[in-house]
Amino acid sequence: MYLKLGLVDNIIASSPHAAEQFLKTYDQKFASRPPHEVSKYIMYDQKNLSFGTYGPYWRNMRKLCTLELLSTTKINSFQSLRREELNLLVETLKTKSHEKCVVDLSEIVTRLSVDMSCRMIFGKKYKDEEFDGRGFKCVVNEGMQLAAAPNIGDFFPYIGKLDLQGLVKRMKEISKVFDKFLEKIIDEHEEIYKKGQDQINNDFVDTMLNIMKSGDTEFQFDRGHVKAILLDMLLASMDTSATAIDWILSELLRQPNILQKLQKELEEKIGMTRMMEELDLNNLEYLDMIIKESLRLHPVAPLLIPHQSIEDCIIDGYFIPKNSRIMVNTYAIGRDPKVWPNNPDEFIPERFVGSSIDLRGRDFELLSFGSGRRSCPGLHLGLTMVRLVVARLVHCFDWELPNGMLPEDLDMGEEFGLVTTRAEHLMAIPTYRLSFK
Ligand code: HEM
Repeated sequence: MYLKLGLVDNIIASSPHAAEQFLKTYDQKFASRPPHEVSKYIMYDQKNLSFGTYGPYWRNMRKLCTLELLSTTKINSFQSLRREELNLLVETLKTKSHEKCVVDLSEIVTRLSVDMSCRMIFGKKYKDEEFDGRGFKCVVNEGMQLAAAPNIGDFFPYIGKLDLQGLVKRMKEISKVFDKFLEKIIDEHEEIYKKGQDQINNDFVDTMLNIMKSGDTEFQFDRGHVKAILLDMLLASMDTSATAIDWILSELLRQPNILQKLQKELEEKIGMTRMMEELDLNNLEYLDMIIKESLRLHPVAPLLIPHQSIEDCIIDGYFIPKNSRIMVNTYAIGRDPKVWPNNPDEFIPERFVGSSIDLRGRDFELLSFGSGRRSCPGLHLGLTMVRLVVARLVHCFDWELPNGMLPEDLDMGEEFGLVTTRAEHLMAIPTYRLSFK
């Protein structure tokens, strides 16, 4: 589909074939990101990875992040902190279970994701008030809404300065909040350095500061770059994983038979006398099918992040001018009956039995993490967090909806944004089910 919005040509790819053309066959021609006011103001003039324009700076930064921050070794080195955070959560939920309390699962999962992400990126957890009076989630939501809001300035650059929608004013305000927080964190890390090497955590801030101080990079890498990447990592990690988990749990609560089948898999592979751990994830095939199925129906970033064409080109006989904005509609692809003939709107994890389709971006009918050069470099971390949290919550607890609500009555409304979340929070009552105390 083609749409001219203001001065910008917009192309929306809504079939696996079209997605493959843009993300694989002609990947390099569509590997840039459009200019974006949000990333100009909030992301230090597009110095971050997610919105960085294609070129040597983005390539170097992507290599650096992939090798230094998001490698399997680095992600595995944070295994114990994920375990600690999950153990704390299970203890809290056990108390709620004894009291038969209704818990706000959406809120709990977001908090867990914020805590895990902060510990990994910044080395410690931060209370909401240490960030800003409004709290993490609220400020991040504001950032995400601004990122998704159609901004006249992006389509008519010459009237952008007038800020007719007041978006730039909001962006400037929020950028000050993020900047103050990041400055504080970097200062705290610099203080720790002065105390000696043995105090260093090896969190993402340490890694980035080491690289900055070494002067080994072939490109300019100063405090502004460090802040842009730290913020990118925080935003990319906390909201995506929490949203994916929220949708998976919602689908499981809507289909108790599938929840029970997953619990049976966990009982058979792990038993009821110990907690499941990250190592167990390798053996949980039904869990993997549930995750694929939920990401098919509820892609976290339904239009990916917009791509931009670097030069004029012709795709399938259609002329696509330089600087066109490309959106890949993974939401439409995921529900297309031509692509998914067996009841595409229904949650049926069994559709993946015997199927080789996976989430790594090789299968254009399931593009939850994108594909090609701009695909998600945090896939391993994201999937680890999602699988771990879902498996733990379902292994340790039975879940029922509050006030006698029937599963089919659970509201599944969406709130559209760059990341598309549940419109209503997911509320449920946990009952602890392991023999392990
Ligand atoms: C379930 C969790 C996650 C999902 C579903 C997800 C999904 C995505 C998607 C769809 C894109 C856009 C791909 C494109 O535009 O073609 C993306 C990009 C990105 N993701 Fe993720 N992501 C997740 C977790 C993470 C985590 C944990 C991190 C890092 C801490 C991360 C870092 C990034 C970055 C930096 C980009 C931009 C890459 C670039 O433009 O070169 N993501 N992700």
